[in-house]
Amino acid sequence: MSFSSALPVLIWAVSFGGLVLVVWALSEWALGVWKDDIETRRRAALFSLPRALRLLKSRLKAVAFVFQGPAIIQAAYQQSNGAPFSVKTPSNTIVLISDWHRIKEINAAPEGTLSLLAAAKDILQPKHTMSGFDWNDTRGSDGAPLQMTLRSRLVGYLPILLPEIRRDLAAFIDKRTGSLPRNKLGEMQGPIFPIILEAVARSNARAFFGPELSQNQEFLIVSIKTIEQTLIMAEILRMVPGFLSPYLGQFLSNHLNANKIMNATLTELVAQRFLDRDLRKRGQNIPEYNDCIQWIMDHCPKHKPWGVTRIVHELIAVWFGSVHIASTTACAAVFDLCDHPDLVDILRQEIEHTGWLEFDKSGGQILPLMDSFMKESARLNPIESVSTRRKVLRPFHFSDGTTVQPGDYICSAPGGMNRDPAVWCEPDEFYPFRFVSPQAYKHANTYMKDAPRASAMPLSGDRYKIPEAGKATLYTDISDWQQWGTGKGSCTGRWYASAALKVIIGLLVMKYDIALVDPAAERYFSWRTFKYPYASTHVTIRPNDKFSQKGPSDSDSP
Ligand code: HEM
Repeated sequence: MSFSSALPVLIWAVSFGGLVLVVWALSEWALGVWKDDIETRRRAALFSLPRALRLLKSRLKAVAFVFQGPAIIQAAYQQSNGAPFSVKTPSNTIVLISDWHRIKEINAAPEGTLSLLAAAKDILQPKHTMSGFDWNDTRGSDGAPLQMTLRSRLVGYLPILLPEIRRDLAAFIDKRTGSLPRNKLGEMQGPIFPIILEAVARSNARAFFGPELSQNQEFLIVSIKTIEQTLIMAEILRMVPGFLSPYLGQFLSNHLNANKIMNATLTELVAQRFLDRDLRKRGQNIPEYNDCIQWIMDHCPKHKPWGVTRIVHELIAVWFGSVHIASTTACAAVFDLCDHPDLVDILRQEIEHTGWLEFDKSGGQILPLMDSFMKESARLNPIESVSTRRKVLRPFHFSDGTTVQPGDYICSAPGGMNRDPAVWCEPDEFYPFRFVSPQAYKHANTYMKDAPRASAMPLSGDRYKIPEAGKATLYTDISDWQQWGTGKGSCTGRWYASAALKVIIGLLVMKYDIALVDPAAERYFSWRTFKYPYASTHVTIRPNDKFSQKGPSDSDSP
């Protein structure tokens, strides 16, 4: 069951929740009317009905947030004139800010006051959805092994990992597209999001758990299901009173059991790694592994080692966060390429000119045109309409006196910030090379001019200009946008994510011309703060003539 196919169940659950709220609000009013003497009842009827209706309206608005979160946030942002604003959700209030000064204040707050992990815990309900994982609201230095693994070891290993991932994904994409039905013209036609989702899952599985599991189709299917089922279970659990959660959680996880299977498979693997380590210490010739499991084990403090369960839980949590957001972000970028097919030719030229070998050597951090395009795509179309999400654990006061109460969330509003005309020139326009440095742009122009294909020389076109000087930044930069969150809580996987997305988009670009079957069709639906691509959006896929006639060359081969 995919998230979009589970939508009717969730809509039913939320509608049922809405109905409960209506009944509750009316009963509040009726009780107020009947509990006193006649005169008091008459007055109560007059005064409490509007109050009950107001309450009801505000509750219904909160329920509407589940289906229209991004639009509600955007509308409130537009009325806020840059000041903090709030939106109601069924369970709490989100206070949103959209200026860098307040973002710095959030970053400076202690974790015991504003907590990223507590917000994630609310959203994912890991105790019930992730085999009993009950992480602390404050991580402190205890999180260092994971931070070191993602920030340092994984990034350092990218030059070796990327060619391996690319070879695997090239074969995988061929196989998946090859099995799509053909239209009357003989072109392949089918949904693109599931292919991207599986590609991201394979890549992440290789990086996190090693080559064996990343090739294990059964494991991959169950691990993708884990994400969908976690979302569904967490949604349902958030709608019931806390005392019911353990029973309902137990019931749900018995029926939606992908997490249990993923957990069991990983537990076996990690336990084996511990045995291997012991054998290695005793002098046996067992090779070191190169994946996140191994690196976490290497970085665990001797005085407080992580056991098998902790490593498995932490990796499943990162799996959940990373596969989900990376695949939806990549899909949005592919939709943008469908809207701008001439851009595909430019990106091909860049990959051919640079060569995958150089790309690998740089750990996936080059291809400046592609980098800028991905950033512009995500700027205009952020998949998450909030960032820097923190749960308030103790009353928090901004320096201007704005106070946020425990239980509520503080977040930034990237959707509005990314289109602020005070910051961005022509903020609503798509300029794919907005973030390219003048040097890289000049260089690209030289080789584009030499390119044999006329269609590969449009950098001079208006669409491909740099609209404003001085805005050159990388996709992974956190200084000018909120894509990766803030400061000490910011995404530790962003260098890997940037490289892996370039590989996936690069392979699609080199191999195919992709077009939306119905460019006017709705592409996304929203759920709370998130936008999801419809899994059913169909594309037409034609092999890129040049690539297939010439065959892979040194520079463009996977
Ligand atoms: C396009 C893909 C991705 C996007 C847009 C993204 C975005 C984010 C955001 C917004 C946060 C929260 C930061 C904050 O609130 O300040 C975050 C946290 C995090 N991300 Fe990513 N992420 C992506 C991919 C990944 C990948 C592939 C990994 C792992 C390899 C990863 C690992 C993490 C971790 C571990 C955290 C928590 C950091 C902490 O607890 O300190 N992310 N990410």
